[in-house]
Amino acid sequence: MIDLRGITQIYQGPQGPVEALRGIDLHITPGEVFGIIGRSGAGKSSLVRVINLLNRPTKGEVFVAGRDLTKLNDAQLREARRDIGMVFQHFNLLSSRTVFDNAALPLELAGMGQAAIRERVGPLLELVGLSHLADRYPAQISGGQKQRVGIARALASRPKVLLSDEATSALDPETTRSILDLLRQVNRELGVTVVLITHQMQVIKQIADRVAVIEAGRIVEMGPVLDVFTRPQQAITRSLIDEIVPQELPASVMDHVRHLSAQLRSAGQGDVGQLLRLSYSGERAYQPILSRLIRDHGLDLSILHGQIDEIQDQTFGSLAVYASGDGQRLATAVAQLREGGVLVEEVPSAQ
Ligand SMILES: Nc1ncnc2c1ncn2[C@@H]1O[C@H](COP(=O)(O)OP(=O)(O)OP(=O)(O)O)[C@@H](O)[C@H]1O
Repeated sequence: MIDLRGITQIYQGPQGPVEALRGIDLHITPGEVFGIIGRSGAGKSSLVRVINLLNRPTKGEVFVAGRDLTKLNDAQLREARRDIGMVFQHFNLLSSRTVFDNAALPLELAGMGQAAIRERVGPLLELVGLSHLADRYPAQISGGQKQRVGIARALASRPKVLLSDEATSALDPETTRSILDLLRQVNRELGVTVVLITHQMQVIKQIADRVAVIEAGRIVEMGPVLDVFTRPQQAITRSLIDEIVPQELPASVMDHVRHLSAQLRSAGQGDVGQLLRLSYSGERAYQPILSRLIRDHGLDLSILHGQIDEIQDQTFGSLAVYASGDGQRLATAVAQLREGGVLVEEVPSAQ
């Protein structure tokens, strides 16, 4: 649906050129919800604005629904942009127009007649849950409701793609959840491909199928959300995920580990101890992995830290355990866990 090839974006800033995007290649398939995440200044807004050519890239090609937008003249581009709706962080509603008239604006601009507009906008307001507020003005509705108007307006021209530029950043967590649910519904019921940029992993976790992590104008990591959450490769990704799955164990846990290994040494029986972080997802989340370690390998286990969560309909969990026992049996147990698809990290603990 969207193909970005070799995109470079250079701005002429007051202190010289700023390279905001440095060779982005990205392929987004029809019907997916694709998240783009990064810290402030990473290039997210620049990237999303390239997709509808609000920003013309310095270099590269932008294919949307099979057409290279960079090759179109102004009239063709206006036409092609009807395939691409956009919602904004600050809603961008016209204060002098009602909810209905704001949603209808793109259709009026395209020259559609009043009767056809009513036929199109009525169901859209129904979809976003605002039929009862059609005659209100933006000043008379809440932030979440304003964003619903923004979504209705973006859908008015029946786009194939919906771009969401930090659409929930100005909203509280509960309203954020309801707006993301609405975007998911739009994606599923209308088949619209959704591209959302955000700085919050919580947003990615709730609705994205795949995610790209952007840093200093480059995509540094990309994949299905569950994979990226359970096996983050880059430091930036780990730090973004940290708000949901803490990447470092709390100091109190590490103190406890030192205490356990001191106990083991003073027992003097030749047993070894190892702090393990286990990450698992899907069906594996329900397997009795700990009782197997105890039963099959005769290990002692102390559970130190853990959480279980859900990404869309998939469960994933992470557990920190201190395993102790015979060194050879511990090594076999770790190998067996890995063979079973559990991600095992052997965490060094200062003695
Ligand atoms: N019009 C412009 N002129 C010059 N530099 C710009 C312009 N727009 C953006 N930049 C610079 O390009 C880089 C990327 O900016 P961009 O707005 O795309 O990042 P972002 O990830 O969306 O950040 P934020 O989350 O803070 O909005 C930044 O260094 C920014 O200062």
